[in-house]
Amino acid sequence: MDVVLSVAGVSKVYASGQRALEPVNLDIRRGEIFALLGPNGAGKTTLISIICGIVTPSTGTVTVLGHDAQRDFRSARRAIGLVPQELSVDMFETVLATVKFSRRLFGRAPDNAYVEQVLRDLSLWDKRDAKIRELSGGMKRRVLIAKALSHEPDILFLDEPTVGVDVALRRDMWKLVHRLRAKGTTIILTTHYIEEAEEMADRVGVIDKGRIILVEDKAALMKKLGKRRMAITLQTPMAAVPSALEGWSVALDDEGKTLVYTFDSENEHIPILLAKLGELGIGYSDLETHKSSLEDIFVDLVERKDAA
Ligand SMILES: Nc1ncnc2c1ncn2[C@@H]1O[C@H](COP(=O)(O)OP(=O)(O)OP(=O)(O)O)[C@@H](O)[C@H]1O
Repeated sequence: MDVVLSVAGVSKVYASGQRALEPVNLDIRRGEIFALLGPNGAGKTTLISIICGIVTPSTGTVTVLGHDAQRDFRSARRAIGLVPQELSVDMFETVLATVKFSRRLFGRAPDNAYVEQVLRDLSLWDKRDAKIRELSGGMKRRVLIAKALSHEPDILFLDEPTVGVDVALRRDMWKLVHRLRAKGTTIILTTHYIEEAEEMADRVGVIDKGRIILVEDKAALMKKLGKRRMAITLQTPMAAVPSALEGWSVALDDEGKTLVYTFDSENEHIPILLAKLGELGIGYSDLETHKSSLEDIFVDLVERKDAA
């Protein structure tokens, strides 16, 4: 496994006494899209800020492409592009100058062709001579992304990338993320939108109250924890589940009008259950299956942890 970023034993207690992160261990693989998923205040921004050298950890170390993020700050930081949540640009500067300046800050030689490509990819090329303050909110967000990419980072952090973003920008952003990944860029995004992680990520880390409670390949996570449910609308409501269906994970819902069958991702038992209903003379008028989303899994995980 080619690790580009390693977080080892990183914790944070702010000066106010607020514990934002319990010791976190996390390795990020080259070229993956990793989603750090967690509710408000879970510690996502704190973790990213520590990785980017903006916040000092209370304990632990961060290694970026072999560089210690504190001792060798400049080299580590050069490998990272950060798209922050909040606007951090000079409003009176033009788009082109902002992006070129950002590239220079990281000690990169000028490369007009590269900068042009980045601006074109973000549909900003036509706006290159506009001052930032003249742009719409969505366009300003695009400038932040262009700025983060200006120095050709190996790792791109997107902190809550789609908060307050319209559908068009969201779509452009995801296209760009996939293109960057195809070129070998590693992408880490934080989000509390589960659909975002479900749509985009190769791997998902769930963080809650400063603790990483799970890190898993998305597909494996959905397979392992995903549940499916089939709602069978009965022709005649039932008062109780027939004893012949004992051992089946079924329950009545909707005042006995619906029989709900819950099963794991495999579904080979459905025909057997339906045949059984036929044998018992239980008629039905509709069948509907539902697959749990990452959201269901997430809520389940956090609730389970809270209950423990
Ligand atoms: N500079 C700070 N000083 C003191 N406490 C802070 C500071 N920054 C964050 N915190 C606290 O640390 C905890 C984690 O905050 P953090 O911003 O990392 O969470 P988050 O997961 O990014 O949340 P959100 O989704 O709301 O951005 C919160 O309780 C927050 O109030």
